[in-house]
Amino acid sequence: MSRTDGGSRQGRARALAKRLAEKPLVLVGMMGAGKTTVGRRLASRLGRQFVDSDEEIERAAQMTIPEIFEQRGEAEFRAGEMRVIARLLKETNIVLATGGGAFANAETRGLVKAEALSVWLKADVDVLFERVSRRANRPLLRTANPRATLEALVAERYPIYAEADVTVLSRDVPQDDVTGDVIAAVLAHLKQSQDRS
Ligand SMILES: Nc1ncnc2c1ncn2[C@@H]1O[C@H](COP(=O)(O)OP(=O)(O)O)[C@@H](O)[C@H]1O
Ligand SMILES: O=C(O)C1=C[C@@H](OP(=O)(O)O)[C@@H](O)[C@H](O)C1
Ligand SMILES: [Mg+2]
Repeated sequence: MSRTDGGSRQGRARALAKRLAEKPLVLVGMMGAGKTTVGRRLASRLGRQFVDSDEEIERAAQMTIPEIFEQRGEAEFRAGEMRVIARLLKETNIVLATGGGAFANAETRGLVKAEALSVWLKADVDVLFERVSRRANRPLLRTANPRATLEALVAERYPIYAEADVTVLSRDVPQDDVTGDVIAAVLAHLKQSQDRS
């Protein structure tokens, strides 16, 4: 990468960090969209703390996500997810990667919309399926036909994810490029909203 590229890349990250001011940045979207991995890179580029609601839930419960689903059920997981996200959103200088079902939950979505700037990392089913197939850590996909389950969740959730402030395509390119796309898209969104006001 040339020095100019590096400079403008850093410049954009700095400009965004400044414009975001006191708002948490929250990533939403399907399992495999890259919320956790891109979120971590994003936080580092913006000089923010990275938090992941799944990691926080696992830490608080002293159990893995599959264990929580097995032993306590999805409803209890969702209630815990909402409480954890409400707590995490009290911190403003963060990038928060949510679990895929968080924004689909009306109460949690309400919290995110009220307190944060939300980014939907959107990806094709083929891309999602390839990525989630690498690990067996997603209890909702432990079905006879995980691809069909993923497709059904996509159909159900995409209209809801579309309520996020910004949508970014999580393309099949290096994660750093997707991270750059998020920075550019959020910056454009903030500039637009400022121009309108
Ligand atoms: N742009 C990308 N290109 C290739 N693989 C990716 C990309 N983004 C994420 N991944 C991979 O996809 C998998 C799921 O990513 P993850 O960040 O856990 O998604 P999420 O948190 O949205 O479920 C991980 O193995 C990650 O390394
Ligand atoms: O889509 C979902 O309902 C879920 C997504 C997972 O997080 P990722 O989206 O980070 O995989 C995790 O919260 C749990 O397995 C449920
Ligand atoms: Mg994740």
